[in-house]
Amino acid sequence: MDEHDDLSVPPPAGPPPLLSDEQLVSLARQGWLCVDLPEALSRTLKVLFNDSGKFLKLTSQVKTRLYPKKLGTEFGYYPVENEKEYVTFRCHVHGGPKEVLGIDPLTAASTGAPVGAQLENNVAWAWREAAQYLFRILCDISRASDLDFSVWDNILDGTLTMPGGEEEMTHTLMRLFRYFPSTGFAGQHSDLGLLTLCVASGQGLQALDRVGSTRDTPAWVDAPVGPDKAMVLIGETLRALSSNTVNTGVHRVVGNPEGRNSIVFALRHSNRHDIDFGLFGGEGVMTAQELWKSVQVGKININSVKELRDKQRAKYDAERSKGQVSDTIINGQR
Ligand SMILES: O=C(O)CCC(=O)C(=O)O
Ligand SMILES: [Fe+2]
Repeated sequence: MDEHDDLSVPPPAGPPPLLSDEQLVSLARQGWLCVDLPEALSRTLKVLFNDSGKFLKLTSQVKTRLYPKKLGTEFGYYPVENEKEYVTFRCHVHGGPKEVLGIDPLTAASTGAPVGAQLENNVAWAWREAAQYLFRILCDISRASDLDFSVWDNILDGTLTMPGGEEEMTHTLMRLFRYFPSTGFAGQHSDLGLLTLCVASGQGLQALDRVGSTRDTPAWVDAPVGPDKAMVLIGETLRALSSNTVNTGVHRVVGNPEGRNSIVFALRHSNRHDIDFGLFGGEGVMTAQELWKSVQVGKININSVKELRDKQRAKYDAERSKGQVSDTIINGQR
């Protein structure tokens, strides 16, 4: 075999590296990373902030009629009195991707299409671009761990574009938030999925600095603001897949006197295939549903109304006093 044979070996398929080694180490250790977004994604998010602002200014009746609430907090328009309101997209509602996808967000704004269709078109665009961005980070992580990119194939099946309807839906979601001035907040938690991308119009999101915190004094780092910047957070599922070699990004939202809008894209594992931990250097196989249940154990849904959060907290407190739940897991979302 001569040298040329080596060069003829095709490079592994998959996207080119995105993060530097230093960024990757920081993401794995802290569980979060502040990033500058690519221009195309940032342009789409800018239009989506505008759409989201317009949508959220509609009356509650109209918002509920366009996107009725289902599955607790996991689908449609959900107001939390005195705190925030948000709409969660997990699939197309007003016409499938064939009818609305394919118009770039700036063009969509000039079509005069109904609010729902325009909003959904742009959510679908942002979904695809945000998913590609997070996929590149997952590929960086697998590259750094000497794993093949194909480990993500089944886990991401059906998650990288917004599904056409409820029958194709996975747990992956895009959420458009409005936090009310001063009183809008989210309690300390870590997210459930693989990776979350958080982009905001104003300050409020903070991540726990695991390096700078002491046991008694947590140190918080402010997430960047604007459509060209984001905070990427590691969720419980990625931590589980990594056999705890990466940390989750613990975060919270604190009140901002002006209020704030945010766009959150949570990339979560597909529900279409079993999860083989062996592919990730771990052991065992779980059904997608078993994995989903296991990452939720002991979690409080920080986005539900206060009464439900209090009820969940009381239930866990009671279980903990009976020794049924460990202290460490009572600290999170959903
Ligand atoms: O609004 C944000 O920036 C983050 C919200 C959040 O942490 C969540 O919904 O899980
Ligand atoms: Fe979160």
